[in-house]
Amino acid sequence: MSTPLPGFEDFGEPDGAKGPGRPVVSGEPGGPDGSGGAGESGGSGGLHSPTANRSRARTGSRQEIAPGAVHVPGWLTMAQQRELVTACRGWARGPAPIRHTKLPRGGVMSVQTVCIGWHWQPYAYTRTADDVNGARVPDFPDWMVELGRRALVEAYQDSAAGDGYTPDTALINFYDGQAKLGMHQDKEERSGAPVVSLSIGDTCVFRFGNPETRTKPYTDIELASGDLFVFGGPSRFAYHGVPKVRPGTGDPASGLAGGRLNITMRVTGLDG
Ligand SMILES: O=C(O)CCC(=O)C(=O)O
Ligand SMILES: [Fe+2]
Repeated sequence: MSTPLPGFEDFGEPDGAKGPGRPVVSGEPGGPDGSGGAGESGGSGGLHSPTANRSRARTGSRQEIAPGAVHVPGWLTMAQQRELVTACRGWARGPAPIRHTKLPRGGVMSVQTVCIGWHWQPYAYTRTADDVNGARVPDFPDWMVELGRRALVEAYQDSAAGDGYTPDTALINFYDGQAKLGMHQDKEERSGAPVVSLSIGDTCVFRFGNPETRTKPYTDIELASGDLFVFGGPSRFAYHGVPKVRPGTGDPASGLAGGRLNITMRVTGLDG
């Protein structure tokens, strides 16, 4: 099955940017697009710049939502957001294309998902996308490991917080204006390492609860384009969900003309 599912074409592509061979936003050797060209990422706020996220305008409003769960508004630069969108578009095309995940009881998720490193399907990780087309998922890139480490340093305001953190999977979710994600735990991982979440495009309401129940107490916050959210420690297995996306709130300068992109990096704790 390799036919793109309905909605894939709407993965926020600006008009006129569709189709293979269009120019990528930026690139450098080993970069997210693998194109090897010179680009804006080099030292000017791109994904490879270890200093890119220092002194961000909105990071002053960093907030602990629950113990170990931290929201850092505006952490990603616009250049980083564009690079991530470019990388995610590439992964969304395949080898296992982005799709609406089928649930065991016959339902279909409104969110579209593509994975790197390991493929997630309810409720297991595999190296091949067995519920899509059987293709092996792309490797988890080193630059994203580095980004994950920097995210932990920022969220926990601790220069050692990223030491030893080696995420090996990311779920890349695309939400159109109607998509929602019900309250759930990220619990297929056999590791208590934090989850690093990055949001691009339309703002959403993100509901962050507690590890015991999918109901109250929970806190609703807004995740906007460029925001970082980390949940680890006592909040690692807290229930969370996305009850609402606010269409039209994103800035097309992010590279997403519409919809919301969310990337969650995780440590699976799996071998092989
Ligand atoms: O889209 C989000 O902000 C959260 C995504 C999420 O919870 C998940 O992929 O498990
Ligand atoms: Fe989740």
